[in-house]
Amino acid sequence: MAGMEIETTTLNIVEGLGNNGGEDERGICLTWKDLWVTASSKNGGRSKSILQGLTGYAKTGQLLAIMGPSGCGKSTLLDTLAGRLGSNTRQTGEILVNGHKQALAYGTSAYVTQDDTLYTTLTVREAVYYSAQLQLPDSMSKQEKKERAELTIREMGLQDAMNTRIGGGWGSKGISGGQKRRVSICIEILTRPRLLFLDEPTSGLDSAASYYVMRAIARLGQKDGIQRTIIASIHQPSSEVFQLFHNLCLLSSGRNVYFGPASSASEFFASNGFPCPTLQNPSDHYLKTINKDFDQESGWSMRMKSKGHSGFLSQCSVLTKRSSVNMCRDRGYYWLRLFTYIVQAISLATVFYDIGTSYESIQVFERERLNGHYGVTSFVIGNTLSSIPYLILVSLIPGVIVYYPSGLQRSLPHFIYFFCVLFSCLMLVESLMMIVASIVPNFLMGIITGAGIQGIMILGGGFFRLPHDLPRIFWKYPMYYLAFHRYAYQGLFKNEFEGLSFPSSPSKRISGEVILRSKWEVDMRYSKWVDVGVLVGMIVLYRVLFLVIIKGTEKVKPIVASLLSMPPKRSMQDLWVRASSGKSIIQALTGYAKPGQLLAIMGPSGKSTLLDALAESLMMIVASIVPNFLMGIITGAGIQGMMMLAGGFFRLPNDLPRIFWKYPMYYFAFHRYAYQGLFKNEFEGLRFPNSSSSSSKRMSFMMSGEEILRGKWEVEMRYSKWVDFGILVGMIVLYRVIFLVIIKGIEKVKPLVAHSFCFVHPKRTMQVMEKPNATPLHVYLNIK
Ligand SMILES: Nc1ncnc2c1ncn2[C@@H]1O[C@H](COP(=O)(O)OP(=O)(O)OP(=O)(O)O)[C@@H](O)[C@H]1O
Repeated sequence: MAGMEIETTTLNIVEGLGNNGGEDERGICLTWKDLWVTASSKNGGRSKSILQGLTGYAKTGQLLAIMGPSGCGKSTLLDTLAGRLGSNTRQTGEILVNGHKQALAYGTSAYVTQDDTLYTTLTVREAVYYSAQLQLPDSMSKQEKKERAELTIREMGLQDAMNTRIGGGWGSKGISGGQKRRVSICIEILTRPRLLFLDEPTSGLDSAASYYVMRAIARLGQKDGIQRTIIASIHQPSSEVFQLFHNLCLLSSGRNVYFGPASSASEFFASNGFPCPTLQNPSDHYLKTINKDFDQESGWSMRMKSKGHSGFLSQCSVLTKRSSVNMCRDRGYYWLRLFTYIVQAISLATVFYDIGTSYESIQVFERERLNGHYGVTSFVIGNTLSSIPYLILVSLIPGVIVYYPSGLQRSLPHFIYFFCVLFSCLMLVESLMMIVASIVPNFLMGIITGAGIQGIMILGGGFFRLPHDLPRIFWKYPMYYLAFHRYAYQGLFKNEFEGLSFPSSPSKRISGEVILRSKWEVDMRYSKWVDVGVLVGMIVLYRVLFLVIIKGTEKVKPIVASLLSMPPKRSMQDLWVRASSGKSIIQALTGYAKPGQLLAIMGPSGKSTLLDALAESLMMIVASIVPNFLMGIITGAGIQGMMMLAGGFFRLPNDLPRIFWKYPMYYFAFHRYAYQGLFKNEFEGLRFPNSSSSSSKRMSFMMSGEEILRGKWEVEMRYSKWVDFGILVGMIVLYRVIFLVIIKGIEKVKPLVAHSFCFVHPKRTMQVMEKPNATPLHVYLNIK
């Protein structure tokens, strides 16, 4: 039925709301008139009208449902009425609260978003109770707040789940989706708001759960002598849910198709020649009638998918192309990495001046693979080929930046070797992360596991402890041989030292090879090209391992499931639930960021060490600025990397270049205070033999720990280790205050930016008129 026309129709569907706009002492009546919302396009092109001349009302104690096909503007209407429009949009028209132009006072309205940003580790009771403590005024006693929390939980029918953890985090099931929606609603209605906005409260729920959630919402309209006005956008309600609506606002392409009592919609459609067939869900009929998205298709007859697959080679080619497009367009995939590597390369090049890794693709892959779209082998080949150009770029540009200024061997063959090692290492890190991603259940765990494995490999690579000093069990055998870092270090050392000689005393010179063998314990039995060869072999091995794991998991899963006589897990993609990560904590915080609640994050971090707390505070600041989780981690790691370089450990404080690195970075980097505090803690009060003296004189050449700290490590000894500790604590406070200021700043600046945006009102393409001196709603429709 899509694509039909509804003739120009006059709707006179308004119940008289009186001149005061329906003022009600006990509740809120919201009316809106000729509401237009336009969004500016990013590249300065024409702005797009999302809502076009909407007029309507929401009455006290009633439930208004906003319905319409996907993308018709339901959420935008809800956001407009709630005053939450994004900064690139502009609205015109009138919104009246009880007949007056006024802003909604704090606590009068609440907005339940589509996402349930809840702390998964808390029980339902805890989540609601903590929120009650945060939101309810101090004039209420703790007991009253607790009672309010419990009452609200009961109101939403959650009494049986009160002591169940919300769950849904790392492998814990917790309460159902419908119950989560109700917990989110509970949290928002604790303050007893008289106006409640709900954006698709039933999204993702089955019809029974949708009914119970909507029934609980509808009952809130008149409960405990409070009259609430409820406005909810909803996708596809069942007939039972539809019967709960008092009024219906039916939108199509941002325009009102119908506004009025839900019970009269059927008559309206029938009178326009589209009667609802008996036994059909009315909302299905309305949506089908007004949906224009599928006009092009000949009467819903979509062509069936062909049963055969595309061939292996075309799969590889398509996957390579698609992966390349994705990598190119996703700012966080390689471009941000390239940027941070460039920053780090510049940092390394300046600090050491002249001193002589994809996860999302795996998630998409898991879904498509389980749907049988293509083979694992083609995915691995496609991914490998498409990543090569980007990794070349990511290793080449930062490579050049760091290589030449730091005064390494300047010949081109040496640089090419340096680049080969860098490229292989990036490829290996990416391959390792793919293996990790195929095993661990979510993104955050993946990053932590991947970083942990790499940390162990770095320690076992023979750089931090020389190969002969590594403990034999585990670290030497097998880690030293498994860690790709070993081959990278040794190859690079050979590249740099081989063929050169260095002065060992005024009269003697010593060859680079001897230094490598005796000082760095480098394996000199094979050439540096063998090291690169091993790295390349490892890349192939890692990718094959990934392939085997995915294929193995596919085979083993059903066997294990049948052995355990359980139905097989639905899919790996189910495991890829949104990580209950630092970032989502920030979202939860900003999700219901009210002034009192924001202060809550100032409390103790719950982490055991001071440095964790500092790193966490830093990540909170980063998370409040950058737009997504991956970018957050990369940016945070980049900033920390720079701080570590400037902390006086990798280069001694007096050797740091004065501009930027010494002033101000050395003073800003919390790592400096951590290093120095720990050094003082270890060395102060002890005496050490001076190793340069002969054994007979050793006693007379004892050095104090303080002397070593001052002379060798250039540690600032004018104040105690406790001052270092105090500075670290002060920095935690400072970081958290900065986070607070940023969040508050963003809240304040956003609406200002939105209002001062200069828009041109788009040409009105539709005839929207108001009858003079008539009741508030007369909508003339002309939908083509
Ligand atoms: N800030 C914005 N800038 C640009 N376009 C926007 C903006 N907000 C919404 N839109 C566009 O306006 C249209 C309506 O979006 P909206 O989210 O309101 O639809 P919806 O009916 O809620 O859709 P769904 O049911 O699929 O969630 C969409 O085409 C969307 O892309």
